Amino acid sequence: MATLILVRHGQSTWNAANRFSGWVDVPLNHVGRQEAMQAAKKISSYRIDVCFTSLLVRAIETTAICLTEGTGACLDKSPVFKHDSDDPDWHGWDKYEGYIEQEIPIFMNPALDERHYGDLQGFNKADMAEKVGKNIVHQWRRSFDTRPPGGESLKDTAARTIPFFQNRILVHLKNGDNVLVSAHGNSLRSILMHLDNLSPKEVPHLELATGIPIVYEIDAEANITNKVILD
Ligand SMILES: O=C(O)[C@H](O)COP(=O)(O)O
Repeated sequence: MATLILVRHGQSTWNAANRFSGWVDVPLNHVGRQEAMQAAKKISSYRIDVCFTSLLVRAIETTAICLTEGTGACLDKSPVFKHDSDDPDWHGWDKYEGYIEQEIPIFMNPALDERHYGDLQGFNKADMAEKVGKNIVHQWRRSFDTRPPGGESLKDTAARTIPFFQNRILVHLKNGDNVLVSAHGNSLRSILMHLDNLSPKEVPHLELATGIPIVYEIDAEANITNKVILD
């Protein structure tokens, strides 16, 4: 039995300003750091063995806060940040060769980055809805296969997150390791769509709040036996 915890990063400066972020590396704001601290408390009873995050600082910082601001199971271990590849045979310049008994490796991989929002990045979402219409903006933000101009659809995002989940994360879960994944609204929506078997018609209704952990219990055959949202 293993536990998978998914958490969307805390509120960023551009979440607060209602601007499309995508791959722009905006940081957490004060509210986001508080949300991450609350998430840390909510998951503090779980032993975390390994973490995965994106290359974006809002998710990296959320991971760090989740591991260091809790009260319990992780405090005797050092978090160790490592660049990562989704190739299981990768022998890069930064391969993790640490001591898992005393450390919690945090693998940072671009496969978990937010969906690229293309030409929309930086624009205010409400202004864009006024300009092109609410329905179009909703399609860009929530449909499965519509690409925002110059950017990725959720389907495109899933094409990198799901192989990464299967190749890099699932092996740990099958091994009985508890895994924390801190990532983004849409990179996590694509993973939840896969885990919860949501159809392209259902996924537009899936919304993820910032800083709220979603906990899956997973058996040795990788079947989900329980899911709880710690809101
Ligand atoms: O990239 C962004 O702007 C946010 O992380 C997610 O935005 P969305 O809710 O508009 O998809």
